[in-house]
Amino acid sequence: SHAWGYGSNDGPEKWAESFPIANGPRQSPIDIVPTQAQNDPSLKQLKLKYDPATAKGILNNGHSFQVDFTDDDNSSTLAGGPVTGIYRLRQFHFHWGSSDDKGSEHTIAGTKFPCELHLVHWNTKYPNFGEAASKPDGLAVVGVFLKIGSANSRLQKVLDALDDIRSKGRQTTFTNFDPKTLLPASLDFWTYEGSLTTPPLLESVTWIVLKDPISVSPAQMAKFRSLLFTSEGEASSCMVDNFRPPQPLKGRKVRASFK
Ligand SMILES: COc1cccc(N2C=Cc3cc(S(N)(=O)=O)sc3S2(=O)=O)c1
Ligand SMILES: [Zn+2]
Repeated sequence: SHAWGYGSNDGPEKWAESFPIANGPRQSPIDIVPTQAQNDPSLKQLKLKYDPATAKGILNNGHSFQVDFTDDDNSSTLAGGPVTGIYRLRQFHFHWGSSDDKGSEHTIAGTKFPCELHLVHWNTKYPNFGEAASKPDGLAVVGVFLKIGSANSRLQKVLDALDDIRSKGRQTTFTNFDPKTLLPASLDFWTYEGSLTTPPLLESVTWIVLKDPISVSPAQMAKFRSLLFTSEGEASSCMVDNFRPPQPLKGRKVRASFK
């Protein structure tokens, strides 16, 4: 079976055994080196339009937790930036560490953040998410770093739902939430062609990593770490360190939307 995780026996160093694309030419995440990113004036402004009514539910999938959105129309979309056409929001989720010195997947000149938010969108030129997920221009994921600071009241609404989804497979309704409230003031970004950062590691993602972080408090980080990788009835394993380390750039260019 393709059972994978983040432990020593099933973690990122072992994924290539079941998912050989793990050693592919456009894997994610990467270390972003700002001084080596090229400003590209042709990059358009990022256009994010989210309708809170499209928020549907929140799920512990055993690797992270995700907030799922209804994606049967263009109510919540991404356009502009490095992409052509319209991409629909499918879900957002996070990656985090067991301590505040690690947790993000992308790093900035080697700096790790305690947490990273991913907003997953799919290209509406394809009939559905599943089809899009296997195409080179099928997905666009916006990455946002979380930095230790004051408590983030918008994030708290998501964290308050975690008590109901502590174990793998648990889900509950989660509606009337605007993911735009989780974004920093500036939408300046770096962009590069990459992949899903977990199996199936499909090389179908245009990555859009925001330069500015949002804040998270130590108590809020503890809330992330209260989740479990395991199902009810199994021996409990805390959901922490669910991040893949940076992967080789293999000649890719990282572009910046800002000077
Ligand atoms: C048919 O392809 C499918 C079908 C169902 C779900 C997924 N996914 C799996 C992993 C994964 C990892 C993401 S990350 N960390 O790079 O943002 S986004 C994402 S997913 O697209 O939800 C792919
Ligand atoms: Zn992710």
